[in-house]
Amino acid sequence: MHTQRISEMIEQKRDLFISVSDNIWSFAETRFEEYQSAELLAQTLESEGFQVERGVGGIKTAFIGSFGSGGPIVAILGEFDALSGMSQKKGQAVQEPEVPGGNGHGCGHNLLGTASLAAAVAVKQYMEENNLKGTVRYYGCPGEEGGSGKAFMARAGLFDDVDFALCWHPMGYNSIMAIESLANYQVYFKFRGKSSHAAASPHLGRSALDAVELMNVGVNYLREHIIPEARVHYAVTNTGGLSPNVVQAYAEALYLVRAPKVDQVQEIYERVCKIAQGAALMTETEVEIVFDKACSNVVQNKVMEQVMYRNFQELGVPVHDEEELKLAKEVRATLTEQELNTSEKEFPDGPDVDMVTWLNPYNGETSPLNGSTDVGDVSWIAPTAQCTTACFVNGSTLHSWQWVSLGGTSLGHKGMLHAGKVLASTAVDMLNNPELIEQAKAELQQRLGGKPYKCPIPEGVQPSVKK
Ligand SMILES: Nc1ccc(C(=O)N[C@@H](CCC(=O)O)C(=O)O)cc1
Repeated sequence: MHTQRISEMIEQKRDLFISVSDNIWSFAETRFEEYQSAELLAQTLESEGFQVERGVGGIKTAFIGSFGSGGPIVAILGEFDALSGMSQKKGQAVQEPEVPGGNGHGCGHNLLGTASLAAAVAVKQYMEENNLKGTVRYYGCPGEEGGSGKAFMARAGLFDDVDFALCWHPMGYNSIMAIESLANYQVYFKFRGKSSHAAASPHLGRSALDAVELMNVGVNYLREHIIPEARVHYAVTNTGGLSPNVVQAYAEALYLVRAPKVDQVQEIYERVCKIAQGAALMTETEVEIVFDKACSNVVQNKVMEQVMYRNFQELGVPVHDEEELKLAKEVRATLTEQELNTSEKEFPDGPDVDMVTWLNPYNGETSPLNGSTDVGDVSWIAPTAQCTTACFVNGSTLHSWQWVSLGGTSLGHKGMLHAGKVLASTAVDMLNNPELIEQAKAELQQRLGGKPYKCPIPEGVQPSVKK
């Protein structure tokens, strides 16, 4: 049975993978500045016999590790970026930053990137042992958080020859991620006016801050008149300074427009641009619109999800010892009532547990993800499947200090190693059954309805490191 052998391979190298993950946890580098994390993953791939190309797609921290030759080509996607301001000491049930103001792995990408590496290493070993034909590639994908690194990589054509792709995400539960996510555009609106003394000569000034405020008010009215699935958020990234007695000559807002389909995002974005121009007209300022990044919605693939589910069922779920469950209980006790209400149950009236002990049943139904992921762009080019494993306590949320804390402990490591096994087993199953690859590709074509992938990021826009 291939799942058994894959499990052994990953367990044999568990210390290596745990050390890689813990190092990335400590580096905690944010989008497009993940130099140490990317280098550690790249070097580990090289020491495991992969050929590594660094700086792919013109992005310094993007890389591809490759083993084998010819088709089929399987892409295993890894992420490794952290979140700013989320520093937290590991393994404790009290919120306390490790480095005040520092970064932290609030989305578990230290686990994500490392499990994908473990999967790639196991697939390689399995291919060697069984004389399997094909190529396994590890895609080192930087800047998922607010950066859409994979969309830039897709625009550079790096996924064009891939036959199928796999990814996963650490969570508080075990599941097949049968999701459709929201496509999005992230765009700066930069207003320029004229400074002046706010009391002596306000009539000579033109306020860029007024323009930002009026734009936001305008968009808040727009919200009533867009499809309910859409989301428009903004951050005021420059308020024009700290002095109320100076008419603010420069101010800017960063907008994130989301909707189920890229076309819908485009339509709402055009209306947001009109509002920005209206705000500039009202305030006699100039507006510059600077596209930051975008990503596509995920196209699910049931053929691959079924293969992944079968393999996940065979592998079972991560099982925790007493010490781990003690920590899980302490951390879960810090969740709010509302957070606890989002907990998973095995049965509708099942008991409340700190760590889940089951794999959620997969029935092919789609659940919307009220969020976005740049895995979406890959899923338009090659059939893609994803899973989650339980790395964190039941009911805990993404981007929380509890995730940072547990992402550096054996709870996180267990879920990570398990995800590596699921991804590697799924890849091997597909490689062993080329007809499944053909079926998965046919499903993708049918879902796209002949519409080819078009990267939503305009030519010329480069990844930005801004936090
Ligand atoms: N399996 C998941 C993958 C991504 C996310 C997530 O939170 N993504 C960010 C991405 C933001 C972006 O695309 O800029 C978001 O939705 O805000 C959540 C679950």
